[in-house]
Amino acid sequence: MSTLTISNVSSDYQGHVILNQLSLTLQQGEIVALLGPSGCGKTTLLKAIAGLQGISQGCISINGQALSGDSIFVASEQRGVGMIFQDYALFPHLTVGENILFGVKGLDRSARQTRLNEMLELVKLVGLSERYPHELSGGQQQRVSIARALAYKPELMLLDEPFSNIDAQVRHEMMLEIRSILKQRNVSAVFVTHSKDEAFVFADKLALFEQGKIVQHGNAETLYAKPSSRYVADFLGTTNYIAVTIKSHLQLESPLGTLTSSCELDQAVGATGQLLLRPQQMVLQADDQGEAKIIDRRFLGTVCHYKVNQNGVNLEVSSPVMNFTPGQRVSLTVVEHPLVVFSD
Ligand SMILES: Nc1ncnc2c1ncn2[C@@H]1O[C@H](COP(=O)(O)OP(=O)(O)OP(=O)(O)O)[C@@H](O)[C@H]1O
Repeated sequence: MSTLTISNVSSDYQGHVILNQLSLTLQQGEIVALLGPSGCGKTTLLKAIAGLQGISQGCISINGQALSGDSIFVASEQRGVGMIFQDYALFPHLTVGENILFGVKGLDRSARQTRLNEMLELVKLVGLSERYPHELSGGQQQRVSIARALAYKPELMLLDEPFSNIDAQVRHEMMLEIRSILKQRNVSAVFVTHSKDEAFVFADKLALFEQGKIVQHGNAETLYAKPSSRYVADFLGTTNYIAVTIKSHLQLESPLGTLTSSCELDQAVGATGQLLLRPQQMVLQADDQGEAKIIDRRFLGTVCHYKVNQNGVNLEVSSPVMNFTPGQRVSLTVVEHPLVVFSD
């Protein structure tokens, strides 16, 4: 059974539609990232799941129990949902231990202590339970907020941009750490972010939002390699598009010559469209007779990004070769892969 089922959910603020007939399911132990630009409705959906925002249509259930829907509204604290916010939202006047046990009810003194010890160990804060939040680093405070959210054993964890205030140096490590805690306890999670890089690291699946709707949902590889639209392709990384005409079920004609796909193309022979090429799907080689010319160069550490022109088409190409210079002639070849074409 899926942990979370969102069916056909709509929500609005004063008649202004924010979530528009949106559906999503989450399996037990799965982490999904709600990804999308600012204002597309990610936080609104998270609040609707948490019971902090009403819905005007559809149904939200956890483990088969309807929580928001037709004449049903289960209060936030009865949903079995843990939340971790961007700003940690710790109580400054309570110690680490008191913060962690804040939502834990119905346990006797010794069971509370056992739960606290278990949580401190899990988030690697043993020995710090008497400290106050202001005596901890940002990363440690975030771990307290995770321990607090996990302490009452939620069915589902909701995380709203929890890493945006964490230093870039420790962010990656922190994401892996929290991910492993969730996985260790088989807790399902919904994670809101506008960063594809965070979504790639933290989540099992991505749900990409566009104006209150999920436009594509699946694992990161599928969304990256087989985006359903240019919007999805652009959101997940640098893109180039070139005008093409389909020649056969595996070949197309382009300003870069005839290109062959390693998978059948969706379009009919004779159709026109835009071919998606990622920067790393092309290879550059020094060639005085080459048809392509280097226009610009950006050093990115392990690779260089070049702006290249061939037959009037500008392309962004990534290369491990660092020493091409603007004005230099090169040959450009497209690495064989399943070509993605968006119909005109
Ligand atoms: N309390 C509110 N009253 C009215 N409109 C609101 C309210 N909260 C959010 N909105 C509007 O709802 C839309 C979606 O907001 P939401 O916070 O869900 O977006 P988001 O995708 O999480 O954005 P961000 O990444 O910037 O947090 C926005 O247009 C926002 O202005």
